[in-house]
Amino acid sequence: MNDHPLIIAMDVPDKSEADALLASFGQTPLFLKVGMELFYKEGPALVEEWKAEGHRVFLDLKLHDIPNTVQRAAAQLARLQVDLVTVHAAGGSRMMARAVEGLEQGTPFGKKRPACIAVTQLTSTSEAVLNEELGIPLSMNEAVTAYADLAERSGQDGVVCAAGEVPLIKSTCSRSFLTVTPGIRRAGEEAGDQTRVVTPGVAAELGSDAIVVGRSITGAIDPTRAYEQMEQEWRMSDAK
Ligand SMILES: O=c1ccn([C@@H]2O[C@H](COP(=O)(O)O)[C@@H](O)[C@H]2O)c(=O)[nH]1
Repeated sequence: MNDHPLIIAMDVPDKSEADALLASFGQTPLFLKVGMELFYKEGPALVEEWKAEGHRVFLDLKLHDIPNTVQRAAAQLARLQVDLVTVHAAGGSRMMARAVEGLEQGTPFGKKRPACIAVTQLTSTSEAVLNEELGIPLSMNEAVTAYADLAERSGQDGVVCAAGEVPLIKSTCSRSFLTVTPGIRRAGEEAGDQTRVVTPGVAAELGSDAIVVGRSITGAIDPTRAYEQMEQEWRMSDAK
């Protein structure tokens, strides 16, 4: 993840839409995020196909269950040879540690295990929801930093957070601890269901290791142009 990728969230209903979108980007290997919508429809075959074509795959299933179940599920994901997977930090330290154990068990001999990153607080969650609905009586910065610290102590390779929280996490956790940031929008664009959003340029200035962009690209009239523009903004402001 040293190359600071822009990861495209392929939030489309099926393989035919995903393939059409991919075809518009040309032949370059990309970093593609497969989330629940596409995975529940197409299953492992699509992931294997994209890996065989040379794409990197972020399989974003946000595991959150008892430690034994998460460990066994993580082993299955590692068998797919994906690059990045997610768990919810709210599952606790034992669950997160067992996720990494499962990934190690499932990784084929001689291959690199998928990186495991923990969702701190969803970028759709506001501080009001954190306090009033989730019952966490902390500021968003405090909650996200506490989860990131727990995730690092539980053997995670990094976290999912909003870009605004990256400087705090980098000062609390080790510098190499990954920060992967969704909640990315172009200037003036609707945030939709996201509440903690920034532009690609601001995410770069704040030190994000990778940005995740979905609807700004997949919902654009010209997805290729949207991808290229956002990638350029992300690279140009790259202060790392
Ligand atoms: O906290 C989180 C964790 C994951 N996501 C995922 O990222 C993309 C963002 O999509 P946009 O269309 O760019 O809003 C989506 O697949 C989410 O599942 C997140 O947004 N926040």
